[in-house]
Amino acid sequence: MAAARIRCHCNASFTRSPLPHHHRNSSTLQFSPNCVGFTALKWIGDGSSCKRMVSGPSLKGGTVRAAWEEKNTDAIKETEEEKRFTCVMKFGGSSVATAERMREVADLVLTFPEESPVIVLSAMGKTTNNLLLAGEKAVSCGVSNASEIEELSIIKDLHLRTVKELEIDPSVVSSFLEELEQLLKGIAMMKELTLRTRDYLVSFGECLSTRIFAAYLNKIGVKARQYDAFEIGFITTDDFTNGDILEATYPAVAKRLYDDWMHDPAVPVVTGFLGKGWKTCAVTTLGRGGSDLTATTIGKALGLQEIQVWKDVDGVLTCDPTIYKRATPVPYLTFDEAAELAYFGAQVLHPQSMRPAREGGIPVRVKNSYNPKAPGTIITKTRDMTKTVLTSIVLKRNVTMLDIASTRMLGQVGFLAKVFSIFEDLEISVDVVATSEVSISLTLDPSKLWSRELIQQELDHVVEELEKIAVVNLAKGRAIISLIGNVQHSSLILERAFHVLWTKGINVQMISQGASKVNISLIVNDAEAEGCVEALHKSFFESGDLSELLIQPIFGNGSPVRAMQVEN
Ligand SMILES: Nc1ncnc2c1ncn2[C@@H]1O[C@H](COP(=O)(O)OP(=O)(O)O)[C@@H](O)[C@H]1O
Ligand SMILES: N[C@@H](CC(=O)OP(=O)(O)O)C(=O)O
Repeated sequence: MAAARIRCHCNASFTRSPLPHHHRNSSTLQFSPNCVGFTALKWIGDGSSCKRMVSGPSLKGGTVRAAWEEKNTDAIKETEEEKRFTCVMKFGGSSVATAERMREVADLVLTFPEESPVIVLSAMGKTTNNLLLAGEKAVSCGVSNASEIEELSIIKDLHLRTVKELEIDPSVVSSFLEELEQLLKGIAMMKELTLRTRDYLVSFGECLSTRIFAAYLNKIGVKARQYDAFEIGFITTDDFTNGDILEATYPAVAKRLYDDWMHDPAVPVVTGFLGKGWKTCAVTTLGRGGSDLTATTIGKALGLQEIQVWKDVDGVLTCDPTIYKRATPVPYLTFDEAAELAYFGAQVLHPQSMRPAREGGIPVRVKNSYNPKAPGTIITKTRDMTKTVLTSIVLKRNVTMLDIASTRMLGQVGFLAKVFSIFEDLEISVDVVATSEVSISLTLDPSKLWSRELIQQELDHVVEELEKIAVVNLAKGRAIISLIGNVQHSSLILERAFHVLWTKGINVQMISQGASKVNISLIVNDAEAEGCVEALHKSFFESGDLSELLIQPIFGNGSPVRAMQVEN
């Protein structure tokens, strides 16, 4: 039994000892809190039958009895043949920013010999931003100046220096860099940068990073094969800059990766962020930070045991560390919490990336490539939320708020429908909504396109349309503070939050608890928002364990009592 490697669905599994440290013996396993089970990585046994250990029934005190899953050896061979890959490992731009970082990432991949990973990479460092800036400059700089665009030089220098330092053949990148320069000249000639061209332009970032990394793996003796996602079945809608993955992607990607492996096994190195429009057949992108979504899509397509996203932080934190540096890692999250957190502005995860993982029931682990020993965050379908009050505080800045009051009297039928159809027609998404009988307050998503703000023209148009049916008040410069946690304890969360904000003299302009069971959103002035996050963080995460304030049933007379009073 000692030979069986076990992947527990909790952070302790990252100790890669044959039996994780919290296992008491081979048949009864002591789990850390929140662990949701385990699966042995390998089948053991020979002859006609094989078995592997999986979670059995829960016992008292965080103990789970191990059960054996048994199969006929031939059946195992077939499934193992198909399941060549165990996990997907996605490395973001910060993880592969330089040659040195690429080396470290390769070492990191090699430290998990029991894994058979699919690698997904983002563009190196700030390459995507530089490509976008270069494209914008090309529009107005004139053809003869296109080669001199500063960001083009930065991109060329970075990639040529990287291949040199990794001692791989420069031809891996040179033809791409020439093509990039030609493209910028073309944009300069046309004096326009359409969304379609923009996507093609930024695709160079991931096409370059993956070619370099695959070449480096081959150089150090790890057989690897580079893939452009748009060539292996990543089919998206034709919404350039914001493509949605279509269902056809899953079987296509699985077939291509398995078929290639069967013919000639090699570690796949896939471009993150990119796809192919189903009608146009042109390169599309999945929205900023879209490589996370590439990784979870591959995880679901191949039915992998785990999806790992490697970042430059110790997992998902209690708030954005660039806003407040005393943020600490959140060890466990559910897909719902992670999705809400990402949607409401935590840059650490792509807003859509949890969907494939949730659908495939595949745990997502967020790890730090600069600090691999840190346990990181594990995101699963469910977790024990009984003691969870608040998990993380998220800030979305630069938000526009609209107060819309019907010009008709009470009870006008179809008012809300009319308001929302205007937003639908103008393709503007709404974040937070609060309604009364005759009025509605809402915030507009500031990141409609490429993280740029909604432009004034669009806002004027929205107001013009709404004023046909309502009195409209538009307020810019607002921020959404989202309190991600257990909404079942909303009274405790709100009591705390409002006490903190009241002490700071801040009035909340709108509040929404909404249908989500994990998010309460507060709208405040943008200028005050960072101070609010800091004060809320201090109160929720740095002044004792809030779960002690939860209403606890007292056994004896059976009546629930408050364990402690909330301090003022
Ligand atoms: N709640 C949060 N937890 C962790 N990081 C966060 C959070 N909110 C925002 N961030 C930011 O997200 C960054 C990591 O995401 P990202 O830049 O997309 O990484 P990568 O490019 O490596 O994929 C962090 O450096 C941090 O500044
Ligand atoms: N390179 C793309 C896609 C991506 O996912 O990047 P990162 O993993 O570095 O956030 C971007 O910058 O948006």
